[in-house]
Amino acid sequence: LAPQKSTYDVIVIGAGIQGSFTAYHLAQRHKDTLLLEQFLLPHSRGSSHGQSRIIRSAYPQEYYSRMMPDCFRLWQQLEAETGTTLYRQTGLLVLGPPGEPELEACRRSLGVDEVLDAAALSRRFPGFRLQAGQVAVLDSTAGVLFADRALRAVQEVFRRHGGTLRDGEKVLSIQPGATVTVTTTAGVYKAPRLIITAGAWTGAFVEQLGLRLPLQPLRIDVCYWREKQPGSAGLGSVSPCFLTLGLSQAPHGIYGLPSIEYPGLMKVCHHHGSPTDPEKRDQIPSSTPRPDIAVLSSFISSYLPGLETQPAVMETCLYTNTPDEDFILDRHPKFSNIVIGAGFSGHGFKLAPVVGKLLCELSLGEEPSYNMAHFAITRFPGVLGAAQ
Ligand SMILES: Cc1cc2nc3c(=O)[nH]c(=O)nc-3n(C[C@H](O)[C@H](O)[C@H](O)COP(=O)(O)OP(=O)(O)OC[C@H]3O[C@@H](n4cnc5c(N)ncnc54)[C@H](O)[C@@H]3O)c2cc1C
Ligand SMILES: O=C(O)[C@@H]1CCCC=N1
Repeated sequence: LAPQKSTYDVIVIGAGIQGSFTAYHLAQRHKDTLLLEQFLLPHSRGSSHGQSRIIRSAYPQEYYSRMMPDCFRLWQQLEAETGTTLYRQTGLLVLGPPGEPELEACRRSLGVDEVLDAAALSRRFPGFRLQAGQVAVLDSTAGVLFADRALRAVQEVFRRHGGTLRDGEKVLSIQPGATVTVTTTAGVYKAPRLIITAGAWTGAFVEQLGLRLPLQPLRIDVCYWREKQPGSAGLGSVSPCFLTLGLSQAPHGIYGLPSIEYPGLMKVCHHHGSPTDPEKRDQIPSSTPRPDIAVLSSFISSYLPGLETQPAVMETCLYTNTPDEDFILDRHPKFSNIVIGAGFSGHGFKLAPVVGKLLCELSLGEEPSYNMAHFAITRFPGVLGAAQ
């Protein structure tokens, strides 16, 4: 037997959508890349599983909306490379009170938008109701990404470009240095560059590198609601995605996608959850109150009267939130050959092609394609509190 290869140009830890896109860009640039994943793939223990995610250009923060043309282009490129459909255009409605600062910023982020009042909205999209005085801003280029399929596709192209993906292999420790040594449950690997994209595990994981990142894993209820009249919210009818901004009954926001993955069931979720440890995600007593479900039921009876008000299916996912809900995309403050991508705060999937490109550029010591000020580790005080 040939001895197992142990030296690479770059090692990436975590094969969710962010680590997989990072590895894809590195392999396309002819870097000999090892992508390590603790679980056997595919798995549903992290943040990238499930069949659907929203992609939209409407963003309150212009530093994300500016990335969206590049994201759409790179998603299309991946579709072409794999001959797979990964995106379905459905449009997206941003619902809220007119004048609400984030809603107005979303309007500005769209070159061309359309604003519908309550009457115009229910004429155009009969499933939706607004409260008096509220509006809906239409982002017509938005839609749904087929998430599981996308993750498979990006990993397939990574491998096709010569990348090595080793799943079922958990990283146990990292030894920093000019050459970084990574010890897993199955081997020891070395590379001059390391990228950590370990999702909800990142906070605890980087403590061994003297970093205290303010990352909070949240357990998210992914809820599907039955259409009272089958077919009314599916792709066959005119049914867009939506998200809310500035509603007093749901300050964190609520979002929804048309019935795609399960016929007759529309996905409507609270953009919030309860703090958790990713290793204990499912260990919740059955008596635990579910405030998210109450918020969603009340929203559905007012805004989506064509849906039943108790969820028909519930699944689980994880967010990893930063205090400002902006990502962390940066080099380790002490070990510049270690790059960290984390804190995607429940909105990172659509942006993964650009996140991967930026992490690749940071790792190779290149000038990043976008302004990185909002993603710097040092925006949080005391991160090196436990520095070695
Ligand atoms: C319910 C829900 C809905 C969402 N909706 C949207 C949406 O509509 N639009 C959007 O853009 N975004 C959305 N998001 C956010 C998006 O899905 C996440 O931002 C994204 O999936 C994060 O990817 P990740 O690669 O950082 O994390 P993960 O997918 O969790 O990947 C991290 C990987 O690292 C691995 N790992 C951890 N530790 C180790 C170790 N020691 N050794 C080896 N491997 C390790 C983990 O097993 C995991 O596979 C949503 C998220 C959720 C949960
Ligand atoms: O990122 C997205 O588009 C979704 C919907 C709004 C809340 C979070 N995720």
